[in-house]
Amino acid sequence: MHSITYAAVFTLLLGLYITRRRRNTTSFPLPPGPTPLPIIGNVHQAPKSHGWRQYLEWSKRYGPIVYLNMLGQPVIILSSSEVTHDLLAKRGAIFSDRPRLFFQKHQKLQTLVLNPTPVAAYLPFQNLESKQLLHDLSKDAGGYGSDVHRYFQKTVASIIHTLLYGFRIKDDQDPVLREVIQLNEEFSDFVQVGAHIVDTFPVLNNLPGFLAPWKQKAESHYTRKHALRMDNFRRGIESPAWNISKYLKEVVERDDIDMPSGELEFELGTLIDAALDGTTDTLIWFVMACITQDKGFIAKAREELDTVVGRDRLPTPDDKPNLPYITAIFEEILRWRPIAPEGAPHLNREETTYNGYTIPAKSVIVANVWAITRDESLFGPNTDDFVPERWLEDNIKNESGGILKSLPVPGWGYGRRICPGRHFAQNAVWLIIAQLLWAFDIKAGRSKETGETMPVDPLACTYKLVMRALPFKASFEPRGPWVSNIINGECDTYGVDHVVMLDQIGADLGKL
Ligand code: HEM
Repeated sequence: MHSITYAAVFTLLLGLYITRRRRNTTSFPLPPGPTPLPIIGNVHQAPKSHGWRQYLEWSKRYGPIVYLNMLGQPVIILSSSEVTHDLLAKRGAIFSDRPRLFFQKHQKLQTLVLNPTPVAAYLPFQNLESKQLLHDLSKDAGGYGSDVHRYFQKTVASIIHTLLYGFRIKDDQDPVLREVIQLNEEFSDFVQVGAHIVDTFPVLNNLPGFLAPWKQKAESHYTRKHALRMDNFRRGIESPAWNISKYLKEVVERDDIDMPSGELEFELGTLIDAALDGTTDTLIWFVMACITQDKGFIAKAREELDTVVGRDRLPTPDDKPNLPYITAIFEEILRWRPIAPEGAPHLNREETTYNGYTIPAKSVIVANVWAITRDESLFGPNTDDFVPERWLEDNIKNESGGILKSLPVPGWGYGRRICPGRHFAQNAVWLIIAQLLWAFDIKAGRSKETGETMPVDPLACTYKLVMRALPFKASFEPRGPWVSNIINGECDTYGVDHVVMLDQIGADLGKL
């Protein structure tokens, strides 16, 4: 960084330090946390990567509410389901702001297309793409296996681009998909708490561009994002098929919603970005669980599938009520590897008190989802292990074999900011894992040179907005000839007219 910037930052730090010292006069203390140094606070102790692991340690030492001072910026880490729910959900009105992210009125439009009733209409198309995934994997990812990330990314991307804009993504090198992926990577870097000094000191945004390199980066990011979103939206509007772009444009015009041109395009792009990574990475963690955590859960899932579905057809969404063990696997994936182990940062509008502590206004609030999902008092013993049974009531069986427990699911976030795409994602991920378990033996890939199984580390992951498994190879071998018959017979879906399917979705939504 330029020395003038250092000088500006130092002066600001000093000012903020003095102001904050003066301001902290309330009767309740701040929550406990690691001992800060003057001026820089806890910056020197802040983890450089995989923060949730350190946050878990702090929660064990200091309790469920931990306070950090990051160069004057208060950061509150919440590490139990109860306190996180109390603050982010029950007091959602003051705890749902987010640093420099997202908009509020868009929630109304999101509800129209993402609530359980509309998302049920998308199931036939999600089923089509799930079948195509089976076809792609059986063609390319058997034997020694293949890096599976790209297959799942393409499947999820195709589901959301078709529904939002009317076009399928048939190739993982599709330029639209490549650009979304690249932009998502960049965005993920931007929004790391503390990644840019301007997050801590928004006043630095007033510096001229040559002293503020983040500005140029952000502008170029925005320009590319804008171009992609405008172009996708145009394709949606010009498409012959029903799609969510057309539908929401009509709603905005019909209901006279105050949404300047460009905002709807941006909103739809936000859905694409949010949907792609979360859904893809959850599916990849499922594959990881199959490869590294199988102590019998796959056999149990097969038993359920063979009893309920049989071998003459694929599982469908209608089977869900009769496949509780598959649902337990789905819940366990979100718990075992929540894609946002530090949640997404929230910001509280006003100072408040909770359990005898002061939570200063404008604190960055981190839901320590990793610690919550490891809580043995909620989820039973050995929370680092993948155990779908923890979601099923002991000894209580209905005709379909089990009853699901109602346990907290922090993997979707909290309060007003809870993931609006969760019903959409639940349907898609559930169906894909049911069909994958029905169809394939899922194993670690093997080296082509030695034939040896390649080691896969279930903890190796990236540290960004989304927790992503490092690339690994997996092999998908059909379980038997009955699987290959069905995949060859009905899973090459590119001959299906998706325009007809989309128009049917439009007609179904019209009846609501
Ligand atoms: C398994 C898949 C998914 C997971 C695990 C997931 C998880 C999350 C999480 C943890 C958040 C942050 C919540 C918070 O701030 O407390 C979030 C936000 C969001 N998600 Fe998802 N998500 C998934 C799929 C989707 C899908 C399919 C869509 C859209 C179709 C979507 C749309 C969004 C949006 C728009 C937000 C931002 C909400 C806001 O800030 O107001 N997500 N998601």
